[in-house]
Amino acid sequence: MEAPPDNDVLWARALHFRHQDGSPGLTGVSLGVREGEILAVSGPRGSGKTTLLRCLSGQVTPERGEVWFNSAPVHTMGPVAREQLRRDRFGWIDPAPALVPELNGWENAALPLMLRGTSRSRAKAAALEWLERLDVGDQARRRPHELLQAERQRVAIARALASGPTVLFADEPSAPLHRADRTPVLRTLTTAARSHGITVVLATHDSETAPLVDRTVCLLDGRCVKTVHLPDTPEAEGRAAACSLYV
Ligand SMILES: Nc1ncnc2c1ncn2[C@@H]1O[C@H](COP(=O)(O)OP(=O)(O)OP(=O)(O)O)[C@@H](O)[C@H]1O
Repeated sequence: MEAPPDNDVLWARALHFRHQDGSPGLTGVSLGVREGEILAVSGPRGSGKTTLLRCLSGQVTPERGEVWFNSAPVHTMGPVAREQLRRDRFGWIDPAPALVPELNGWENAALPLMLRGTSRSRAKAAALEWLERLDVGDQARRRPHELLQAERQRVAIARALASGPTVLFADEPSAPLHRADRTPVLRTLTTAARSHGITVVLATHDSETAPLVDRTVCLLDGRCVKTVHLPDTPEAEGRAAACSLYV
C-alpha cells in the first residue's frame, strides 16, 4: 500500500463503489486534496458527487480503492475508528439541514463541540459567534421548527464550522437557500474556511461557486472527467482580499 503525497490531506486512488442494489456509484475515481484547499466536485445529477464525499469522509467504504486522511488509511479502518475520525476531524453539511428538533439554534451549533468534551460555555460562545457570521445570531434561541428552511441551513453550516474541522465536506450546502442568498453564504463558508485553514470538499452544480474555489473536479457517471484550476490572476488575488472582508 503506497502512502499519499505529504501535502495532500485527503487522497483517494481508484475508488470503486456500488450501491446496495447493485447500481454503480463510482468507477475508478482518483484525486488528492491539498491541505487548506477548497475543492469543488461538480457534475450533473446522479454523477456520483454525494457518493464520492461519503467515501472520502468514511461514511461508506469503497468496494475497491483507497482513501487516506493524512497518513491514515480510512478504507481499512473499522467502524469505531471511522466514527471517531468523523467526529473529531471532519465536518459535514447536508443539502437539507438535519438539526436536532429538541435543541435550539445555538445548542444545535454547539453540539459537535460538546460531544468532543468542550465545556458548555465555550461551545456556546463558539456557536453564537458562527451563528452571527451566518446572519442567524438573532435566531439562536429558536428551535428548528420555528425557523425558515434557509435559516435552518445557516444553523447547520454554523454547526459544521464551529467545531473547527480539519476537512469540511459540504454536499450542496446552498441547495435550500434562495438564489440571492447562495453566493453570500458560500462566500462566508469558503472565506471562513480559508481564514481557519479548513480544507473543504464541496459538491455543487452551481456554476457560481467556481470563483470561490481553488479547483473544480468534474464527475460524470462516477468518473472524473475534467479538472479546472482557478487561474492565478489579479482577479483571484482580489477575490482573496475581498473575501477577507467578510469574515
Ligand atoms: N442509495 C442508493 N441506492 C442505489 N443507487 C443510488 C443510491 N444513491 C445514489 N444512487 C445512484 O448512484 C448514482 C450517483 O448518485 P449520487 O447521489 O452520488 O450523485 P450526485 O451527483 O450527488 O447527484 P445529485 O446531484 O442528484 O445529488 C446515481 O445514479 C444514483 O441514482
